[in-house]
Amino acid sequence: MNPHLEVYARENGQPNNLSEARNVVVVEEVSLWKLGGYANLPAAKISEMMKRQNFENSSIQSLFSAVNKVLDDSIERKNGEIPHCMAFLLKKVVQEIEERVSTQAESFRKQNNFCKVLEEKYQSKIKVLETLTIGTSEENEVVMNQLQQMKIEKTEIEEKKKVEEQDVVRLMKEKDHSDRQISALKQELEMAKSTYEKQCMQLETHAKETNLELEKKLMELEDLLTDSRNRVKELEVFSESKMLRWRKKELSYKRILDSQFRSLQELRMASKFIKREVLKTQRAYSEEFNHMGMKLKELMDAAKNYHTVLAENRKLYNEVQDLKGNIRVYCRIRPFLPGQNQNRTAIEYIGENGELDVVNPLKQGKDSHRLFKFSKVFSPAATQEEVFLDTQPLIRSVLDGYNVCIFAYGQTGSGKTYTMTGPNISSKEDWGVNYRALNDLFHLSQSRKNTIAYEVSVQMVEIYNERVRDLLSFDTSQKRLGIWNTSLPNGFAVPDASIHPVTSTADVLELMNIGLMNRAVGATALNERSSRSHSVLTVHIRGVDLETDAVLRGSLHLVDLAGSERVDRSEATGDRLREAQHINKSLSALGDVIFALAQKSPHVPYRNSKLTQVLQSSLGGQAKTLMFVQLNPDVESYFETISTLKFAERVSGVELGAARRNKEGRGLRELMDQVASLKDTMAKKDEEIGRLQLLKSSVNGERRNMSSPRYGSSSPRRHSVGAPQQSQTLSGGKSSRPAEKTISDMDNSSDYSDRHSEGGSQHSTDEFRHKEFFRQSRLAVVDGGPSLIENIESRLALVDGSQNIVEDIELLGIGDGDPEERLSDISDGGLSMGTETDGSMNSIVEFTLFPETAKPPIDSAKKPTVPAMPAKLPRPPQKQGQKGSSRLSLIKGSSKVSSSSKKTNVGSSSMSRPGKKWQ
Ligand SMILES: Nc1ncnc2c1ncn2[C@@H]1O[C@H](COP(=O)(O)OP(=O)(O)OP(=O)(O)O)[C@@H](O)[C@H]1O
Repeated sequence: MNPHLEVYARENGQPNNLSEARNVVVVEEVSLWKLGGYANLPAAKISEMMKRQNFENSSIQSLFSAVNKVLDDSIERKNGEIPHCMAFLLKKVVQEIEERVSTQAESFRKQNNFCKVLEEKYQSKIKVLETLTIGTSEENEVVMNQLQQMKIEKTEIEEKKKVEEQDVVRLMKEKDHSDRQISALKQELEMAKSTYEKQCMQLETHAKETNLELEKKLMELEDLLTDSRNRVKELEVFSESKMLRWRKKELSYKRILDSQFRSLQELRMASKFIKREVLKTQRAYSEEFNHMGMKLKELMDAAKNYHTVLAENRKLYNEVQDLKGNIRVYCRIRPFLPGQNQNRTAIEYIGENGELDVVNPLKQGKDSHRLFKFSKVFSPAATQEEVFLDTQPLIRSVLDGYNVCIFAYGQTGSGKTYTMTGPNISSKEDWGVNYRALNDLFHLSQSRKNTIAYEVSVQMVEIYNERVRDLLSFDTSQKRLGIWNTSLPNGFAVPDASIHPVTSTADVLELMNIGLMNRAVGATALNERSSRSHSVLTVHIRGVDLETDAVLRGSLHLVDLAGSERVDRSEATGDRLREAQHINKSLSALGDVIFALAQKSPHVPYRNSKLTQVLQSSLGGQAKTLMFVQLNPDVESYFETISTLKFAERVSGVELGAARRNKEGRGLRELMDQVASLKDTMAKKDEEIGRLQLLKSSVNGERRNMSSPRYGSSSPRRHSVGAPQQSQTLSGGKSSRPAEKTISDMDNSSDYSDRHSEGGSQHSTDEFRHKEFFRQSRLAVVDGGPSLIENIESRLALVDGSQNIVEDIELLGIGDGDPEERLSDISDGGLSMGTETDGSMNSIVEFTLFPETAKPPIDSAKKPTVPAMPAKLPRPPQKQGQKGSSRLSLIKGSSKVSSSSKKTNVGSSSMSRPGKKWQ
């Protein structure tokens, strides 16, 4: 709002409307003029007044008076001088007045015209009205209404005019507002301008600085360029010198190539020369070849002596083995198992030469250590192959006719089965001694087949709770598998379903695995798969020397003993406890036997357990024995370790006699054949005697000569055993108590058997007695008088060394039972088709081996006239000098005497030789 208007409004209260206020201001300004106040108005004020068009709303009268006033004023005060701007204002006012006058004149004219038109209109209307007045009064009313209407329209026009005035005021306000905006914009423009100038200044400064920097950089680049140029020059010089060098080299290579080309030509010439030489040499070679052929012929002649040399070699090899000792003890320490504390070991030191230092965890200082010495100690790192390599020579000597026994001893869980069998047969590396030994023997026998024809038979038994149980047996000559049974002619009982052809080593190993799986195992606190039985794998070898026809026999016992255990540690109860008791009992019996052997005791208690019976031949005879002592390295097993090592020490102290080779000469074999046919004849005679005796007893109605039921037997084969009491009675005619006599005989026989197995110093005297006994027994055998005996004796005299022959005959079972075959006897006795023995010794075979424990026959009533007798004859009471008379008395006896005597020997030999089945 115009400030004047505002002031006016403030001082005089609110005006009715703006136009009124504006008029007031204009009047005020005009009145200022009248007062002469405008004479001194500044030009700005005047131009503002002109701009504002303040005259528009002033009345013409007031404008005139204002003009007059100004003029009067200027005339009075300034001598008629009017400032230029005032004059301009006055001019403007005059123009305004003129315009208004003309406008008013115009509007007057228009109004006049309008009025004239209206007048005419009204005149016409009046006329109409007059005419109408003449008409009805109603028409008058219409006219009156129209008049009224016109008045209203007039009022409306006036109101419109007012509104327009208000619009003028509003437009003026808007104009003010626009002016203010224009000035604000101008200010902004000014500010923008100054900012722009400042920025221009800044940019200029920056541009100057950048310029300076660029100049500096340019300088630096110029320096670099100069450096590079210098370097390029240097490189050019260097490359030129190199070029020169390469050229020189090229020349020298050319020279070398030339010289090599020359050498090549020389070589070509040389090769031609060599070719000629080769042809010459070829000619010389063919001549030499012919010469060699002649030499080869000579060699072939010499090769005939090869067998002799080979035999000598084997002899020497075995002599070396003998020198090493026939009983060897190898100690093997198993590694810690997963979960065991590796830091707590009782093994302090393992020496290279078999020393072993064991430390007691409960003691301190020197006392805590204990040293042992064995043939060899294998550390936990030793592989199955390393262990076998040290065992192999011993095993191989079986093929040369030696008896070998290898057994593993140690507390439960110490690795016996690992060493003997191995943890996993599918991997060759894991194979234990058993598999490797069999494999080796088969391969070796194959490689020697051009010189020696071998037959191999394998038997596997286990001793479980003092019972001997067949696991498996097979024979390469029969090429089949079966269960060993002496009641059959070839020794095998072969149920149809179990016939397996044995064609290769692999078959054999597979079958062996079946046998091992049959073994009794159980879980104990110390071993998840603890072997609860002693397993004995026996390999019998029979080899015929193709050159000399000599027969070699060897046997190998591989024994995996059940683990010794402290029942409190293994936490065994029930069946396990019973097993443990049997195991411990048999192992302590083994200890007793070994101790007796070590002490060279006259009595060796082999009979205290099945185990020692089985191993009798290997421990006390002429076998080579190797014991693996297995140790568990942890501290908790210290006491078991010490007792195991002490046991091993005792074993290593045992001296066996020199190992003896089982070899039959050609002559000897013939003898054996004769003996075999003799046995058959004797068996027939036995049957005849039995029949006669039956007849006799039925005729006389008395049952004289009936045997004591204690010595009977139910086995037909075993019936062929002779009756010593009868033969004694008949020959000597002395005994009225045959049964008692028999018992005492059996006791003697038993003593003899024990002494015989002592070996060492006792051996020679026993041997002599044995020989005498054998001779006398043999005399009793012969049915037809001395002729056959003499025949045999005369043949014996022909064979080199009667002592050896006697031994050989013993081995064949004519005299004392073949110790190596007793294992078969034990396992066979009372067993058929895999059934078990009860260990009660009532089988005839056991009776044969251990006569003092013989029991009555199972069904004596059925066989009343066949008295049982011990297989081993009692040692004759006669002295050496009495030999002739004894012999004479036997020969001179009646035919019955001869028959019964013959029976005796037949029984003895037949029972002690089940191993003859491969002959
Ligand atoms: N040299 C070894 N290397 C690795 N592991 C071994 C070795 N010796 C034994 N073992 C492991 O120790 C554990 C017991 O071994 P093993 O069954 O052969 O003992 P054992 O003396 O035959 O026991 P038991 O008398 O109770 O039958 C098995 O798990 C076996 O694999």
